[in-house]
Amino acid sequence: MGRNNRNNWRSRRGNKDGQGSESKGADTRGSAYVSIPTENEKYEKFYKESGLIPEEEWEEFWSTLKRTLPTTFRFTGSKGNALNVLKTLQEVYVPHLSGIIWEGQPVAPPTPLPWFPDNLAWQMTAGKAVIRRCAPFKKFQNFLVAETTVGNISRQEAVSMIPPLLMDIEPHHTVLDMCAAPGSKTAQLIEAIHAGEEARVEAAVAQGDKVPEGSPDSGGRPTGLVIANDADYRRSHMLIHQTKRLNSPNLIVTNHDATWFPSIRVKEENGAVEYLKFDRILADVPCTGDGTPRKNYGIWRDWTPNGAFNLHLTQVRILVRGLQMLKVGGRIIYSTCSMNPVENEAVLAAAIDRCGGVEKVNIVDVSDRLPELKRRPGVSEWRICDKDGAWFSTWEEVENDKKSVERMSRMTREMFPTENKKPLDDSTRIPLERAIRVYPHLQDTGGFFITVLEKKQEIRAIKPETGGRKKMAAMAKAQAGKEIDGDVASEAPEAAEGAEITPGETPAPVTPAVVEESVPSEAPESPTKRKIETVDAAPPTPPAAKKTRLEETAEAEPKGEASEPWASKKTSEKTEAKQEGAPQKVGRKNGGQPIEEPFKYLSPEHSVIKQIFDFYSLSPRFPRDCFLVRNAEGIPSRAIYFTCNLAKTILTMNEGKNIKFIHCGVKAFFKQDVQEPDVCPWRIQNEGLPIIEGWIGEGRVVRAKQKSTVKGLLKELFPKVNAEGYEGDASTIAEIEEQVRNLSMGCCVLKVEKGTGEESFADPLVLPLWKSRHSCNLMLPKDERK
Ligand SMILES: C[S@@+](CC[C@H](N)C(=O)[O-])C[C@H]1O[C@@H](n2cnc3c(N)ncnc32)[C@H](O)[C@@H]1O
Repeated sequence: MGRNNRNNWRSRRGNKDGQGSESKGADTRGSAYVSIPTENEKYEKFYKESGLIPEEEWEEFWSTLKRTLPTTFRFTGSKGNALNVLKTLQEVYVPHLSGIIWEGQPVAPPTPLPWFPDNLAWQMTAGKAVIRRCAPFKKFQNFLVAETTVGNISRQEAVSMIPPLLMDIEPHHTVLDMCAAPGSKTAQLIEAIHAGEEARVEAAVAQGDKVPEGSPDSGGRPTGLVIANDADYRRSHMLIHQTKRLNSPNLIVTNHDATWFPSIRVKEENGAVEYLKFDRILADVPCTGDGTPRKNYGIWRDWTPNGAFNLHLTQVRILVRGLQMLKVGGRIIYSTCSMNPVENEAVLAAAIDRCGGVEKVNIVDVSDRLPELKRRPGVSEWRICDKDGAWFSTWEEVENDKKSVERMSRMTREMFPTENKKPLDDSTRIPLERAIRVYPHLQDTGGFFITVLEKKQEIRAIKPETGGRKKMAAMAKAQAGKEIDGDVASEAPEAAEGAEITPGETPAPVTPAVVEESVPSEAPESPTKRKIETVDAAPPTPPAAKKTRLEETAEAEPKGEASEPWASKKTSEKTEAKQEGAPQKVGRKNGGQPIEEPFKYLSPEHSVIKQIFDFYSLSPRFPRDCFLVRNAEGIPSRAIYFTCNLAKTILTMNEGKNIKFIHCGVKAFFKQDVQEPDVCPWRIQNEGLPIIEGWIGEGRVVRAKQKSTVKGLLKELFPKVNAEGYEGDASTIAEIEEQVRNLSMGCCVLKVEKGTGEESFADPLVLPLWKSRHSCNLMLPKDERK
């Protein structure tokens, strides 16, 4: 999960002994694992004996795990341009790639994933050798690379696409992605926020400059926001990189441990603070990844049953913290790429129980959604296996076991099933069967687990945890004592119960004995100073405890060659160091981690904003107050970024509150060296162009119809426009030469109309152009030029 979305279209290792997939033609992927044997006795025994996979399906399940995953990719559904690229795939490439025989075997063309709406996601089973050496496939791969670079396509594992599809995100929603890096699902969340935007903006622009009466004018832009978070600093920068292609002003990236995700102020009136509650939350938590050996080969080498024990508690805490921050009526999606109930159903049951049961939070029945997706229901009954292969059905069995001391330091009571003892009509029963289990052999994917939870009522109190690893160790010690000295033993477990939050222990971040979810009237300044009773705000972060938890996570991560070091020990420690730190100071290093430049909004009256609005005749309907710069002085020296209004509220109200915002805003304007002092130096940045272009006055617009004009501008970097008697270049940009000649120097926008016929583009095109004294040129980065 999530390790698959590099812009890397090289296929994986393979030979030709792979089995067929659902698509027509032979599967030329082959077995993937050349250097790591696809064997792990414990893993095999665990899933064979777990009862999760019906006996008659075992062979298929097991052989599927040993085959390379198909390559899967998704079109950016919110972009009209991407839909045209999809059309090209369907109408040009698929016919071209059909019926190909390679070394005597038919090769399957790309096929749509049957369960993904509107044919927007596809899979390809052609192996590496075919893609490298078979010309039509090689050409297709180049097409995929180019379209991925410009944000029309994202490579993403099929099962990883499921959670966002079940979130029903609307453009006005506030959405939190708690464990977001490297960001494949975040990209889907952002796309959902921007769904339908192009049409809405077009309609708003057509209304003209007069600000419509009534509700606040958003100019058709979405009013919602995605906050994408990751605990690992390095990975959160991968997240920024991954989401940048979408150019969304409705995105904030933060860098926090999600179990302690800080509360975010959004309103402050008469001293009362209101904190942000989310409509939708994605908790795609760190997990053992034991559903991913088809791409994370290290699973074969490293998997042990202990991995799940190490992660369970972190997973519960992340989910509980998410539930706290959710609006009543809001939904949270819990997902893992593990098939182990300890990381899945046991986490759901524990979190729901801690929040007050199904009256407060329940699992939503989504059995009618994505009807083509083959799935299995969540389980209410499971056993737990320890590292020696011994199975336990209940906690009591662990307590009574000869080796219980060792076992109790790993397992906790809440890892065991509870709901299987309740009758089906018991109103307190948690319907775990509503969860979705995806097994690799069902549709040639990775293994995955997804659950949609809805918050029914405010959660007034969070139950204390029944067990943390440290606590279990204490109980185990006590148990050991019992064997030697009954008196000591009878006391010790009680002491452990009472030791819910003690220095050095790993406190449940949302685990004060009683936690009011109502918003405190006076929010404390810093998370480190907050009283724990005042939660919904971020609770304090005892350094020792925090380190332990993240280390647990790190230990449990697979360390195979294909795995990525999320929550690696070193980085997590650095992350903590910064989190614990004093208010941010520019240019310093804190714990080895660079400190982010602050986000400073420019006053709508700032001379630079005035200059920009005047020069481009920007519509009064375009917000003047949502431009920011990234320096402490708030001086527009190089780049000016645009954000949505809610992002502005959040960034300004939480400044200096120890919330680690590390990214927000789309680069809208960039300062250019100019030939004459009275030329406006602020050129429109390509990233910001789609947001601004509709609102630019005609005085800075150049209009064209012909493909040849764009080709000319791409071919010749600085075609002449003003040299008297110079004719050589006239033909290159003949269509626009006069318009450009009449423009004053500086940036303008080239709008190419769509049309029919050879000489036109099927879609309109908008590009930034710079008019110099004697020439003009397209201001496009290399990738986009291609
Ligand atoms: C399974 S990956 C997420 C994949 C991502 N949702 C995607 O689709 O690309 C889990 C992520 O959780 C992060 N993580 C681990 N422990 C965390 C914690 N306590 N809080 C927040 N993030 C955490 C890891 O750094 C990792 O990037």
